[in-house]
Amino acid sequence: MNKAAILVAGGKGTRMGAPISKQYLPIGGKPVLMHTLSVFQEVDPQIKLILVLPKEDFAYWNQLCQEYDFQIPHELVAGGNSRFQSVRNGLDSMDWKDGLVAIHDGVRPFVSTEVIENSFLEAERSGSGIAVIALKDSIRKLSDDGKSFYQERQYFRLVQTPQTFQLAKIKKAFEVTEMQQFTDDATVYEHQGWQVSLIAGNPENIKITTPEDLEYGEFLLAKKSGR
Ligand SMILES: Nc1ccn([C@@H]2O[C@H](COP(=O)(O)OP(=O)(O)OP(=O)(O)O)[C@@H](O)[C@H]2O)c(=O)n1
Ligand SMILES: C[C@](O)(CO)[C@H](O)COP(=O)(O)O
Repeated sequence: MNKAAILVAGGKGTRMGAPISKQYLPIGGKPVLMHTLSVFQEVDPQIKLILVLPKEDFAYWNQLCQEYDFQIPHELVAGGNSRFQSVRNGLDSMDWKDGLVAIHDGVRPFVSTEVIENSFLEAERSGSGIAVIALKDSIRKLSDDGKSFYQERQYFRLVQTPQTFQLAKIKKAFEVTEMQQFTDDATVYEHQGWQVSLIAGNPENIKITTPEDLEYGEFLLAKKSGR
């Protein structure tokens, strides 16, 4: 079955507060996005890689690829004004009739190869494979009047990416008008009335968001490379 990955990196990284967008910042001396593309290639060099970037960053990215002699083949697609729009642009760029597509945040460079493989397997079997992890802390629900309430944490999961789908179904799901509840791709799929299937994510698969995440990322990379 044909496999593709859409790596969304069309955001501005405002919470990072850095002079350049977080997807280009170095971890272990190499831009975040190059780590992410490398993990997918490691899983299977046949996976078609689609990288969604702000259009105005294309020249900068090409320059980085030259500077780092980055050779992994990938296609560039222009991002949109929201994550939803960026994913949709990635999907619209694909003319395949069927196959599987993993949608992944470009700023999650520490996803494991096992999680990617399992998400493809589950999507092939059931339509979708969404990476999630269990909570370690207790959680409380807040009400508008300032109260808080106990929640049974065994019924909750933290949602990561990849979120992998049968292409025809996720393309159909993204024909919908964008809604506020679409904070990820699973909610767009589910809006069609289809049940999503969860798979175990990996705890290191953090979304690089704030400066502390870069420090933790350096630690994770050193651990991964046995330093
Ligand atoms: N218009 C957008 C907004 C976000 N993303 C991508 O979606 C992923 C998750 O979003 P987030 O971590 O919120 O990234 P930013 O929007 O860049 O961060 P911030 O909210 O701090 O500006 C990132 O890989 C980001 O680049 C995207 O492709 N297009
Ligand atoms: C898709 C996501 O990473 C799943 O946890 C998350 O919803 C992205 O949220 P953000 O608001 O774009 O950071």
